[in-house]
Amino acid sequence: MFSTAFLDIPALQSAHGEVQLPGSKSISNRVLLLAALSSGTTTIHDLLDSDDTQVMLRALEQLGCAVVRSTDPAHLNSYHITGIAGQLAPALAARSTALFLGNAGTAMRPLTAALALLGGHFEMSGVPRMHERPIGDLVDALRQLGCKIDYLGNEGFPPLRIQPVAAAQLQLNAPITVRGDVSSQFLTALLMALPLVAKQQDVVIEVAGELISKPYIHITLELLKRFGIDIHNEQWQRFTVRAGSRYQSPHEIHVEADASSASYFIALGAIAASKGSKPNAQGGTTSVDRVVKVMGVGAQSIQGDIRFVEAARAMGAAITSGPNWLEIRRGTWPLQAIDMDCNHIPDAAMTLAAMALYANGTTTLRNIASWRVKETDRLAAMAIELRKLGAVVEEGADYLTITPPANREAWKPASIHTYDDHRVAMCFSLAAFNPAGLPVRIEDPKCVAKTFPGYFEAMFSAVRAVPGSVPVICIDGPTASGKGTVAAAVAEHLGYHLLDSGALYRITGLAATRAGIPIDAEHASQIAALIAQMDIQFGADQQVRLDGEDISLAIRSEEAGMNASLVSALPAVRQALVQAQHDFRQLPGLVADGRDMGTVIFPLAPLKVYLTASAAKRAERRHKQLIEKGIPATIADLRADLEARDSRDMNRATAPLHAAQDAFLLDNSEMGVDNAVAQVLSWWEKRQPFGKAQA
Ligand SMILES: Nc1ncnc2c1ncn2[C@@H]1O[C@H](COP(=O)(O)OP(=O)(O)OP(=O)(O)O)[C@@H](O)[C@H]1O
Ligand SMILES: Nc1ccn([C@H]2C[C@H](O)[C@@H](COP(=O)(O)O)O2)c(=O)n1
Repeated sequence: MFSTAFLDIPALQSAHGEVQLPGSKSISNRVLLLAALSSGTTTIHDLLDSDDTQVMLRALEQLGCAVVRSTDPAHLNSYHITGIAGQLAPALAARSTALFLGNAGTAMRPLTAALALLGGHFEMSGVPRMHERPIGDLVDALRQLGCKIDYLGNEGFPPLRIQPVAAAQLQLNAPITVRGDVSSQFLTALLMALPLVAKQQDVVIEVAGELISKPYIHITLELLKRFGIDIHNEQWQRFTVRAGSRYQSPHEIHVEADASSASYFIALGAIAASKGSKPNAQGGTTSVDRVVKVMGVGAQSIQGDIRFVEAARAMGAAITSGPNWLEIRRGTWPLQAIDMDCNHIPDAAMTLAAMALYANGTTTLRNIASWRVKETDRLAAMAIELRKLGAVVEEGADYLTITPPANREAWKPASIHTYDDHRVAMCFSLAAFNPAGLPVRIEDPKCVAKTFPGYFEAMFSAVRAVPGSVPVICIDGPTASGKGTVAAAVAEHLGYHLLDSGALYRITGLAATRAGIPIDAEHASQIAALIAQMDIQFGADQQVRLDGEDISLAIRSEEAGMNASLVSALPAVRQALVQAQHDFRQLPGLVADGRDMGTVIFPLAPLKVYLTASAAKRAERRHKQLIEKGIPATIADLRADLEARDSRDMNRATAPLHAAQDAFLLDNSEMGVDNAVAQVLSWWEKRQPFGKAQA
């Protein structure tokens, strides 16, 4: 997951590949609660691993459920939940329990109903935004039954206090009325909780107003059925929970992949996928069909948002599907503008707003008032952020019209504020396909953790950037100048990949020495041939493996540095390592440190820095570094070694160390690491178009 302050997505061109989606949030949290209320153990496979499911899991543990995560590396998203059989343990019922539910509406609403009927003392709270999300209609419905629920802050909103009521005092004879036109989660909450008290008699719920988001109720009813509870549905207006209802664990259940998450990849396929070509054996090219394949959910899904497929088709996407997969190709292009009632796909409809940026006219999305009470006011948020990109947007009380930027020049480079809303972040990543070739900045990218922590990684695995658009920051300089330290910090700040090119020469030197090959010009081709056979793996924290062996320490000795310097003077070796270095240039970007990053390997890099420090300072720093690792050394010896290394690296015939003409010089002799990093980041930021566009 990208936990950086922002993520810059370079201009993207095409998409092609297979994406495994995470489990559905709606199904995950419903199944968790139903398993918790059942007796016995339910094994849940493919549970979504996200913020919202984590808060639910924590809450269930607090309620006395046993929660065990599978330790099988192939099934880490399988959980064994042992339920409470519809009853709180007496000790728990007697004390007050505080539950923190983050911003998870799918936890707050159903738990409120279940806890109000289970008979304990609870305080339920969440993040500030959760305390702005209405819950009054659910509380009103529960109070009709006689439940004791108080508001601890604003009337109609969490936080809440729940107190126990004796079962005999619950008024179950008259139908309970709940509003259905604000959020279907209130009805879902009642449907999931009322079987707790529908023991001797039927309990009836009547819906006041037109029920929105019926597909979510469909999911609830389907899952209740899997847990042994059959509810009579009369025209989506009256629901009867039958007497004698009892939660029965299905023992094993699989969570479908998230249909709302699929919408971003369906859009990706519709916007980006196209015919491509690849070289053939005859020396010509063969045309290839570029498709995006989404695994884990198919057109027969029980999730309402699967109907996004119809909406995307209406806009021009070419989609085929199987039992648990969807395949998307670009169909009509530009996309077709639509005028659509989106009441049935409230979450996925946000993706249509992003697709509208690529349509041939004005798209109108209607009946989306529910957007206003989600993680943020999504109607306002989408309008503001779409305008930043150059779209013309009209924001109504319950609709949005979007007219794409008039032409290539009308697109603007935008820094997208994401309002701690995962869907805003994921939708706007699609703007990176803009015809102007502009990058898009997504602020606070970790907000996707709510439903899809690996979203950007999944996206980057399926897309191709506009050639040359994946940015590279080159940091070259003499030994021990701080290149590696600064490069790693800059990469971490930006969420970029890191290339320690010196390590490649160090590994080559070590491999040659171990193979008994002398490091000299005569044996250059033998060493170059060795490179082709080396299996190198870079891990976290500078870990390096050669043919499976951890050589992280072995390549950091001064001797290994000297051998690296010797081997790097051989042109055949340098040539043999070029492709390996180019391969590091991957989305979303790269920070590369070495001697010839800016001069030879990435000569067109948008930022080059030549980092240096006096020989005395460098020897001092290297000395400290070695002593800390327990490696004995003297400053005088180290200084002599590094000056010898500098001299060889600067004076060799091929790719000698020198500053690229267009490099910024940074002498950090009298500068701490933080200031050096800040300076590089400031140069980088000045190269970005975002601030200028919004100033
Ligand atoms: N500005 C600085 N102030 C103080 N110490 C620093 C500074 N920059 C780097 N260092 C320290 O100097 C040592 C050498 O830095 P680093 O390993 O990053 O250099 P390098 O240029 O990558 O070296 P090499 O070329 O040998 O790989 C490290 O211990 C690092 O923490
Ligand atoms: N791009 C590069 C990187 C490194 N080398 C050589 C020269 C160095 O002395 C040696 C070890 O590098 P270090 O790990 O100390 O950065 O590798 C090079 O020629 N070109």
